[in-house]
Amino acid sequence: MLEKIILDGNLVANDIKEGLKERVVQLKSQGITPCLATVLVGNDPSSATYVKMKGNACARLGIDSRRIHLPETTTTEELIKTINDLNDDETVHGILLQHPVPSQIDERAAFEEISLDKDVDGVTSWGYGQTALGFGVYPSCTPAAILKIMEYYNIETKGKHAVVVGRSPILGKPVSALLLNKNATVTTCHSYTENLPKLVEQADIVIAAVGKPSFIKGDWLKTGAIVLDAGYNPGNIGDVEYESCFEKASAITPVPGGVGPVTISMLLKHTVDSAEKKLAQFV
Ligand SMILES: Nc1nc2c(c(=O)[nH]1)N[C@@H](CN(C=O)c1ccc(C(=O)N[C@@H](CCC(=O)O)C(=O)O)cc1)CN2
Repeated sequence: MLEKIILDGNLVANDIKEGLKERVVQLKSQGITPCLATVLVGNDPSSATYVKMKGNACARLGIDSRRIHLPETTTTEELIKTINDLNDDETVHGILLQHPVPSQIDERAAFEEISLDKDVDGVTSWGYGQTALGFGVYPSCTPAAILKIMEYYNIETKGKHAVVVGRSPILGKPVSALLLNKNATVTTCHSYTENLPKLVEQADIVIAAVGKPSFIKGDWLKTGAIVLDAGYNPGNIGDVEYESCFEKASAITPVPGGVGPVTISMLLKHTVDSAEKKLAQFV
């Protein structure tokens, strides 16, 4: 029988957080407490949960978090003003604007206002461009999490065919770029892609980033494929049909307990990285 590995995101997330503890202590001993500002706009319950999870994760590591909750009726201008205030605040090292925002807001315009040095969530076009070119800035956290899981489990990317299903600005596009930089051959699929199952069937590595529950089926997969599910649909349902994909895959992330927890750990890591860069400016 084919050996199966369940790629345990909690294990990877804890490993990252363990590595951050001493760095936070060191920063604090030098007078800097890393601080993440989270901006939540409106009343989406899932977004509120994710922001709360991020704040709690910060607290457990001794990282400060400043939680800003703006009303559902917030305008683009008001949101941009909030972001600019956080850009100017010397005590804030990272800014996270929770996606999605209410429809009257130009989300892209708001993301673009985040200073590059505080873009720990990798949402600006500068951050994306630098990630794509392989420079050392903060990639978006879910793409970074996917790469981190592969690194933790020694999954080879060089020369492998990775099929990314989805092309969103903070997930499908940057994860495609990161995999390309790791010498994978990358096919990025989207809603106009023809014969998606046939493309997925060619993949050594499948990245599910489509935002549709249980969308990718086991009978699309090549036997032994590695599957990373970045879906976070209501009810904690991933983008892959877990049971049928588990049967065909050699390694797979579950939902919950896969990519999600690592996403949050990468956000903490980027915030600590940013605080350390800030400290380095003074010494
Ligand atoms: N600005 C951003 N917005 C959004 C991002 C992002 O990276 N930046 N990602 C997603 C949602 N997300 C973080 O914001 C996120 C979703 C799910 C999880 C997670 O750990 N889920 C758990 C289960 C959660 C539960 O028990 O309720 C899991 O998979 O085990 C983390 C982060 C959209 N917006």
